[in-house]
Amino acid sequence: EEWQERGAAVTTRREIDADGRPVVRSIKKGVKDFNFGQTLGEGSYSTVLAAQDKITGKDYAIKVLDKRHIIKEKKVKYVNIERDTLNRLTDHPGVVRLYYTFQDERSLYFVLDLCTGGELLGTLKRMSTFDEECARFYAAQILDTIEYMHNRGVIHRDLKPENVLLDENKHVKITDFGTAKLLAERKDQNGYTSFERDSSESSERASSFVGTAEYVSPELLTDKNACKASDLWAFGCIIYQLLAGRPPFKAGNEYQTFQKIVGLQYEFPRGFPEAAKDLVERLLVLEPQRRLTIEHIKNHEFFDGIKWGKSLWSTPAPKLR
Ligand SMILES: Nc1ncnc2c1ncn2[C@@H]1O[C@H](COP(=O)(O)OP(=O)(O)OP(=O)(O)O)[C@@H](O)[C@H]1O
Ligand SMILES: O=C(O)C[C@H](Cc1nc2cc(Cl)cc(Cl)c2[nH]1)c1ccc(Cl)cc1
Repeated sequence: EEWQERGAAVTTRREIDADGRPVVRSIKKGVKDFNFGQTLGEGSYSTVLAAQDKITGKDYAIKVLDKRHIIKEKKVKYVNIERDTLNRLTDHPGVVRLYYTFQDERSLYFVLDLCTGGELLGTLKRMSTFDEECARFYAAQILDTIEYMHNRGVIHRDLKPENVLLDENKHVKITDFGTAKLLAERKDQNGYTSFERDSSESSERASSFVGTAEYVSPELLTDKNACKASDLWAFGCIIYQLLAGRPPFKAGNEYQTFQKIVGLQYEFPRGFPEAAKDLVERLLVLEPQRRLTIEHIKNHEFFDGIKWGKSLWSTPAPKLR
């Protein structure tokens, strides 16, 4: 059977019944369909457990949230944004896939891809810095995934190495979409889907959300509005960090970090590769509209040798020395 028409809560499956007739069955999974295993990690409002589907034997990561805690901490909006965003991003290898959501009297459950390779941040810390080949490979997979998100009308708004998980092949799986901005979906008269113009053009009301200090873009600090180019600012910070071993803007406290960002106060360590330096300088630009676009980034000298598209996801990850 193939999975189709991924509804918000219910997944349907096509089967052939006893008399050989095709039938569509809807499936609502529940806690009882899984064997739960070890705890993979804890968030502020969540616990992530390894789990196995009792029938198919497939392994998943299940993110469990306590309802009372979610309501008390006023996070209901974020949980539903995470679900709606993941339901819009279902066919790209670089996004953690959401298979099911369900709830019981106490908890909410996200059934997700199991990423056994941990966080990119952890790998980077162990290696202190990546060599150029590794940095290029991981930056390329992250950029390919950002392009997919933006084409589906999603702005992540909190991209950082902690939110880049790795699967069993050490390939990128971007996660943590609870703070994403979902651009309104529109269908034209021929049924084609498009998304509202990027929020940097629309006079969207200021959002209260601000990402993680070291990666937040200047426009988010000055006029409170994130746009697609805000993800490319964070992308510039990530490339810098992969090669330098630390983010470009880091100070004693958040306020001082924000000062460095709006003042564009950062410098490159000695030996920072030239092509990467040129690319980072064209991404860490205060004016969002003047940052390189994804098309130009893909053609930048730093990515010479990268074959974009499907082959990017079938080539083995370079050895993390
Ligand atoms: N799909 C997954 N596979 C494997 N590990 C995961 C997966 N999703 C999350 N984790 C790990 O579980 C931990 C908790 O993740 P979760 O997304 O619930 O919270 P968080 O976003 O890390 O924390 P916070 O909510 O405070 O931002 C993290 O350390 C993360 O690396
Ligand atoms: O089944 C669905 O997909 C829809 C529900 C919607 C939903 N029901 C909720 C109940 C509570 Cl108490 C809190 C939140 Cl955030 C809630 N969100 C749901 C269930 C689980 C998850 Cl992880 C997200 C949304």
